[in-house]
Amino acid sequence: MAAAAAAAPAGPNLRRPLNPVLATRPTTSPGLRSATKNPANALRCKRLRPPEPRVYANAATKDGYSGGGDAGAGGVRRKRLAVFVSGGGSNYRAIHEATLSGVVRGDVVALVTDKPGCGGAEHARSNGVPVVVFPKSKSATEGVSVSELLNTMRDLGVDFVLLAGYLKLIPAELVREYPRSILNIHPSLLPAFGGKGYYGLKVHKAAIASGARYSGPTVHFVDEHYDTGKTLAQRVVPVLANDTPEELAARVLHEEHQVYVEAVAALCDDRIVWREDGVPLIRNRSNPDEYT
Ligand SMILES: Nc1nc2c(c(=O)[nH]1)N[C@@H](CN(C=O)c1ccc(C(=O)N[C@@H](CCC(=O)O)C(=O)O)cc1)CN2
Ligand SMILES: NCC(=O)N[C@@H]1O[C@H](COP(=O)([O-])[O-])[C@@H](O)[C@H]1O
Repeated sequence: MAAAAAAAPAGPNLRRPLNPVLATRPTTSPGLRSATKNPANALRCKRLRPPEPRVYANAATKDGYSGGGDAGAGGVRRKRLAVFVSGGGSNYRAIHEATLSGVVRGDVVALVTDKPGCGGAEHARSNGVPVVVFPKSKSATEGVSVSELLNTMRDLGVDFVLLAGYLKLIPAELVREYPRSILNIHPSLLPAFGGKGYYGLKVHKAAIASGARYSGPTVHFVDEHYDTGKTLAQRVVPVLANDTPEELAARVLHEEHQVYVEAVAALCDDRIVWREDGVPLIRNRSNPDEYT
């Protein structure tokens, strides 16, 4: 980790000067320096990681940048994403579509699932995305171990891990391998209605039963425990008096697709900054003085 002088910069309209701590991957690109008003104010966290990943022709140009030699915004290298799903995969599909449209400057290079027959896995196969089964299930023969999963992700040069309806606990080995680089989307306003046992409709049933008037999705960084990582983004929706869990789920899911794509776009653009109290913020794409 390369530390830099951390004088609080002027500018961002916050109750106290923001002392951005830019957590990013090793890069030779000069562009990251342009991502902060004053590089002296950004502490770059460089992961100790294996050599730079091999770049595949379909994912980027030979130097790993998006577009024909165009390095993209501020010279940021195009990122390589592994998405973990267990079900239908609508969040995964929203992210995948955003990589194709250019909203997300990255490529999905692996789909990881504990349910090889799920909708997300089917979509990946039909779009040429390699599917990895993890963890091994007791019954089926297919599946990889934690170490095999890590080796596969290293070989693919995965930069970021995105959980999207994945229903198993991510092992501590993977969390340690990808510090500040794993996101999850949860269908409630964490810390409410999160943790072991809170997934799918169970979350919405609990929200309704509690009398909560609002709910909504949370995008958060992943640590060793369920839903306790740092919150990065949230959206709010009303809980209506006569809502069924299914109706609330649909309202929240609509917002999930938007807030997750925005968060992943920021991650790939290296626009996540860490406030000095450890809270991650998203720097606005068009106004670098604005954080949410
Ligand atoms: N290390 C982490 N792993 C995972 C996290 C996380 O924050 N840290 N998030 C979950 C996703 N999730 C909520 O957003 C979540 C998923 C599943 C469960 C749960 O209770 N699962 C059951 C098993 C369910 C099944 O196999 O069908 C259980 O563990 O008993 C809670 C929260 C993904 N991983
Ligand atoms: N606690 C984890 C959890 O409940 N995740 C939720 O599972 C659904 C997956 O939908 P998708 O497969 O259509 O993206 C989403 O609503 C996601 O928030």
